[in-house]
Amino acid sequence: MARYARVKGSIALITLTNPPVNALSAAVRRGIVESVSRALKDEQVKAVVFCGENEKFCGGADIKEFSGSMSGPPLVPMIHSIEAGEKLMVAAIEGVALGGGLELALGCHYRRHVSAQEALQLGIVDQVAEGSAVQAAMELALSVIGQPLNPRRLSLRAPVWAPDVDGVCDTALAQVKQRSRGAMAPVACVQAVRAAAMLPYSKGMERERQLMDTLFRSGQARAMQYAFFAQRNAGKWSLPNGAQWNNTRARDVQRAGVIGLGTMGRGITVCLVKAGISVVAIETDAKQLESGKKAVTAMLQRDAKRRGVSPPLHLLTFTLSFHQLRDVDLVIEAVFEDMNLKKRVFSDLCKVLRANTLICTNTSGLSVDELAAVTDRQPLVVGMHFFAPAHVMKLLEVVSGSRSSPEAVATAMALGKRIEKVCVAVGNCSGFVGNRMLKLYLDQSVYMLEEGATPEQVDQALEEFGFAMGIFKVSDLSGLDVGWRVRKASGLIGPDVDPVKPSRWRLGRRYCPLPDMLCQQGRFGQKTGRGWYLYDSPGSKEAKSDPEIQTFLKDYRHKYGIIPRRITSQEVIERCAFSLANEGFRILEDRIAASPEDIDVIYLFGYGWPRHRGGPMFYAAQVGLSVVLEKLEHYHRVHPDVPSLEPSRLLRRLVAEGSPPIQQWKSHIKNLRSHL
Ligand SMILES: CC/C=C\CC(=O)SCCNC(=O)CCNC(=O)[C@H](O)C(C)(C)COP(=O)(O)OP(=O)(O)OC[C@H]1O[C@@H](n2cnc3c(N)ncnc32)[C@H](O)[C@@H]1OP(=O)(O)O
Repeated sequence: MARYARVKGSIALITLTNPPVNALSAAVRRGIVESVSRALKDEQVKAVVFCGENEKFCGGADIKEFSGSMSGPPLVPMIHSIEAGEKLMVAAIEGVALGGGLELALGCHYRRHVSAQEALQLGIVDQVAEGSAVQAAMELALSVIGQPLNPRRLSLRAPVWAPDVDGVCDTALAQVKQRSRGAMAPVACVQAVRAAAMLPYSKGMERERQLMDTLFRSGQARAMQYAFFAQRNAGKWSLPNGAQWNNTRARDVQRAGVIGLGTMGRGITVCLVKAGISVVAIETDAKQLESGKKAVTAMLQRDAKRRGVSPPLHLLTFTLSFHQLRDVDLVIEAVFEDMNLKKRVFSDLCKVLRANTLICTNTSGLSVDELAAVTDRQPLVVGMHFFAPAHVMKLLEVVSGSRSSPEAVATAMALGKRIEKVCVAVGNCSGFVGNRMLKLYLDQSVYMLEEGATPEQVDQALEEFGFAMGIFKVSDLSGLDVGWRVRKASGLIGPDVDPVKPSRWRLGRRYCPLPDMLCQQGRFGQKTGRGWYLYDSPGSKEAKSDPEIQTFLKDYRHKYGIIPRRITSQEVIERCAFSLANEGFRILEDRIAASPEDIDVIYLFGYGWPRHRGGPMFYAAQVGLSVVLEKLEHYHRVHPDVPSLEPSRLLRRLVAEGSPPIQQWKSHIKNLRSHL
């Protein structure tokens, strides 16, 4: 809706009213059209000022309406009629002016904004004002009433022709294609800018309309809209006992402890301190403490310099003594991923912490329940699975153990939000959601190497699909030794394994020893300069094909009598993406995740899944559940020794029930025990 009021005698004030961001819904557009018409007819009105309720100008088109058939006055003709209006139009911009909201502002003859110096420099706004934007806009309107409007109409301005515009657009096009592989929108944006710069206004608008139509009808648009709301819904967590985000109070966290100043502990410390939380950072060894202190200080100094503020170093205490933790509200343990070590730390913590201090563990997959069991406060223990580097990666899995209290979950979720993470509440199981699924994706990738593919082929298929990096490049980046240690700890690698011809069958299923064999050669990835790829030196980032790996794979296949075959990009995507989704369905059955949207958010923010593909669960829905089922059945027939390829019960059930839309999957999961 839009509210109409006449103020200061000659000004019509049109207020967009669609909280929380005054998005341009059909009702708002209708309200604007009616109000503008009223203002144009009213002889007393000399100027129109547009503003948004609650000091938010406009968040753009109402994305909720995109999934249905659009009704109400269309946006662009509405803006054209404002721009062509015979009365002065001024936009009072506060808070946000995005997408269609910015277009509305640009359709006005004058604009103001409360904070964007940059917009002023770009010529998008005419003046930046302190205080009330509406008041300032009205004063501006009164001061320019009577001046000619044509010079203010953007549609009458000649294109800004620059001799190298084609070259600039070509460069930009190449950059966006490289950066957002396979995504249509960034390419269309550059094409629209090219049209705006080179064509007369009406032709440029027509080109933009064509591009917009194509985007609007695309599956990528559906995926992005889905991802937008999935991200916002992830914070609205709920537990089976009825506790949820809006009925459970989080505790206030002013002081936190971080145990362990390795890569993860350093990143976590930086996140906390940047959010204004005092941190007591603990190490057991003086040398480690010193190097952790240096690293954290340098990270904070770099960040502060970039933002032009002073680094909040006064919030930090570095110490070897657990006793300094006695006053903290919450501790995040971030020691090495070793159950016995973590248990020891947890027991030690209980000796010094106040009885009501929360203990969080940063683990990528160890049992939160097992850790909680060694403490004197099981309800106050939760998992906080950060992703490396912790100060950069947006995702945080908050792991609710079987005894975790709603208050503890609420506190971890609120803390995650405060440090600007995208938080998803998950249940406790090995690998939680993200890494439990990742394991099967990794398995498929290495099986394909055994069968005839190369790391380059698999990575190329994944990168063409939209991943910023293929799985083998990511593995080299993370360090191959990490998984090796986990496999050793889980008993998959032991003294009974033949070092010359290691078995391809372990714990009752197919096993690929290739990653272990690489590690035995000291190939740990980027850090050693050699992994699935070759690097110029240890630590360098540019992955190059390694002829040694090709020979190694050839010899391996020969040794095991495997006849290599051609593996297509389609097979790579199907086996990787459908394995992920299949495990996602099992995770939903087990109620480790509350919804397919939560799983997709985890993959979007923690594992580089391309946003324009929505997430593995959305992708499965978009491909068609019956197609996914058929493909999994096929791959399972071909690989009966890979039980994870067997289609999950939930997938079968959903297909049998007519493949309902993804938003309805939750209601099809019944009578299953929840871990959340
Ligand atoms: C025909 C096409 C014509 C024109 C093109 C467009 O205009 S396309 C839309 C362009 N606009 C956007 O993409 C803006 C998207 N929104 C945002 O980036 C952020 O929401 C925003 C506005 C910067 C505010 O961020 P903040 O962190 O303050 O809040 P949050 O993101 O949690 O959003 C609050 C609630 O508002 C809902 N919401 C936001 N934007 C829209 C929108 N454009 N349409 C519909 N709903 C929107 C959001 O879902 C949140 O809802 P809640 O129920 O509270 O979870």
